Amino acid sequence: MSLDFCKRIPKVELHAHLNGSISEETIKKLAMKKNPELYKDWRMSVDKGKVGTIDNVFQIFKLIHQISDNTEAIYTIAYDVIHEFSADNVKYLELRSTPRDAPSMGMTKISYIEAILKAIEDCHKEKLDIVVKLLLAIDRRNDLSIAKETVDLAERYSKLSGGTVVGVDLSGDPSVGDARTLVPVLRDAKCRGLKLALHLAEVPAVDETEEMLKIIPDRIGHGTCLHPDAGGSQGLVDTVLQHRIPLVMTSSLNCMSLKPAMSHSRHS
Ligand SMILES: CNc1ncnc2c1ncn2[C@@H]1O[C@H](COP(=O)(O)O)[C@@H](O)[C@H]1O
Repeated sequence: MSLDFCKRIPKVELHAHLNGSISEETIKKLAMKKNPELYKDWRMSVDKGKVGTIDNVFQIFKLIHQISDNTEAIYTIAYDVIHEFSADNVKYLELRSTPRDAPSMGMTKISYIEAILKAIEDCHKEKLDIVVKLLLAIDRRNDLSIAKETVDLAERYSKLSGGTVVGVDLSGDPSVGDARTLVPVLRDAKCRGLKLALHLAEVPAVDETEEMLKIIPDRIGHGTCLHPDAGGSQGLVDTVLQHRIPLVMTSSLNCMSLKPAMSHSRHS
């Protein structure tokens, strides 16, 4: 299958973290405005990441978040990302992003979300041939009150945006925190009619994953370590099959995440 063929066929993109989908061009453009050293640091981290592990990925996000610490940058990123996916012939795109504030830059979680929604709306007005939806992400290191705030925002903006915001994502460095503490908030989100996309079993975490699967999420992010051969269990595989929960994965990252899978042993 040629790259050209892959580009030409119409596609759906269901696993696009906004700050994980930025092209080099956009990073360069934003870093040059803010601090050109950030671009060089990003370039070095990406080159290192090519031979690294999943841990490098989270180092890269820390750098990107320094560049995307203001509402204008968030708008630019969302606008560029949508155009780039559209140019790759993606017809349905689900963006997910963790609302952040940066008081010194005048950015609030609300202005963050509204910047993304404005970019989606502007692309729609340009008649770009792509449908874009948004999930608001909870970082697994967040406490219950932050997670609840995100769910409240998702519900509010689901209504205000006329259905552009479709649900809630749970993501973040899988070697940090315990997602089980967030179960009550995620269950509540589901009761409020929000869709749930949960990153699960990116590293072996049988007990945590068992508990999270009881929520019966609409989608699982990665799930690389569900299988017993990768540190999971047959029970986890059976539950996913029984409820027909789709796995939404990124092939290159999944290869990376299998490397530390054998060394991480949380919650076991
Ligand atoms: C490698 N697999 C992964 N596993 C878990 N979480 C991931 C991820 N890749 C990305 N993120 C989550 O997405 C954020 C960046 O985009 P936003 O700032 O939200 O737009 C990261 O900080 C992390 O929380």
